[in-house]
Amino acid sequence: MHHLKSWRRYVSAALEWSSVDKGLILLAVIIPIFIQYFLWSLYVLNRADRETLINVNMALSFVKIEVSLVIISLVIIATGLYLRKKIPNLIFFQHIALQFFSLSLVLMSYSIGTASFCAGLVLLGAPVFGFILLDRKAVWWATGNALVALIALSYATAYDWLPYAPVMIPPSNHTSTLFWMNSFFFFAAPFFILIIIMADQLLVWWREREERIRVISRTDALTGIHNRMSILDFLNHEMVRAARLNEPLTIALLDLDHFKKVNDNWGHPTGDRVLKDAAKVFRQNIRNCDVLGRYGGEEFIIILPGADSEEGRKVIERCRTKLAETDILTDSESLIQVTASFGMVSIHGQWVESHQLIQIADRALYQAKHNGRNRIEVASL
Ligand SMILES: Nc1nc2c(ncn2[C@@H]2O[C@H](COP(=O)(O)OP(=O)(O)OP(=O)(O)O)[C@@H](O)[C@H]2O)c(=O)[nH]1
Repeated sequence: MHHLKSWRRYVSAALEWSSVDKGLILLAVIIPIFIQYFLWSLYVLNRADRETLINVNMALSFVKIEVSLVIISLVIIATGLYLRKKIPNLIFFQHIALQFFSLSLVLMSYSIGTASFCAGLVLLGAPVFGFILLDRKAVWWATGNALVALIALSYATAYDWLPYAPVMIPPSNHTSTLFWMNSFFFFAAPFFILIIIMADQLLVWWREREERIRVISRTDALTGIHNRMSILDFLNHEMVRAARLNEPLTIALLDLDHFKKVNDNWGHPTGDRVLKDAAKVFRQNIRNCDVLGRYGGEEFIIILPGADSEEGRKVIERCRTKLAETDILTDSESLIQVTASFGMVSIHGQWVESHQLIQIADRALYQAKHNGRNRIEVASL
């Protein structure tokens, strides 16, 4: 499992690679395919019945082509290794690597038949994979060119301008049919396995990343609780639910008292610690189904679904007293206490918009500040 995860991280890290490095991956993929074809040619050329399976002269020509393609790949790789230091984001290199990749695959497909299962697999698999990993424009160009080349070759063979599957002798008996079927599977298998595994791993990683981004976009970076957007979403959701089920709902808007002084006296890092510790105290003194969010700088919202005014007040009172009792360590190692003022409002059966409910709570909060701070004021609708 651990291996799989680190492998996945390695694969998906390729998404962040530079343009030249991505081009180099393509060459790293195509060279084993050439070698595979080369080994297959050696094998079949050494078979006693080779005359019944392949067109030997053509096969030898294609081996020469393969060797030339490997040499060209090595030249492109050398260029890539040079460019990756100088101009790592050169898209043009990806264009070259992709054109070479797709056109050499078309050539190899042609040798054993353009209308084959292998050609179809490559034509479908390679662009899908390419779009995830590589520059879109370069993939469109390479796919377009490969498609045009493949169609042109197919029609050229159909009109007898070129031989169809020049390396292949059409199977005429059981042995040759089996040989060609096995050969097709042999050519298709690595590509198929690579594409399936890479696509699966990339999608898993993608989903994980999406989930991480979703959580980050809804979390307040400092305190780790819901941020403003998330808490407002919750409030809307809970208000609709409370209205539908005819349940009570209580919210409290709270603001730390004289927080500016904390910053001024002890510094911003201590101010940040106070915010974090206050969030922790509130979190520990509400139920699991209650929601706490940071509404603004030193302003928080607590949503208590299902709680009426009396019950809500008990919970909020507990938050208030626990915060006031909490010792918070400053940067100069002394202990301080902070308090907060709360504006609370409950609904049960009435319908108001969420921003109106917040406004009502805010007025009560203002009242709490006005009446001496470190207290709760309850607003009525
Ligand atoms: N350390 C820190 N301070 C913040 C953060 N967000 C807002 N503040 C500070 O919070 C302070 C809020 O001050 P005021 O709105 O004047 O209120 P107060 O000093 O708490 O006074 P009252 O609300 O009237 O009790 C400002 O000094 C802001 O700079 C934060 O993320 N970290």
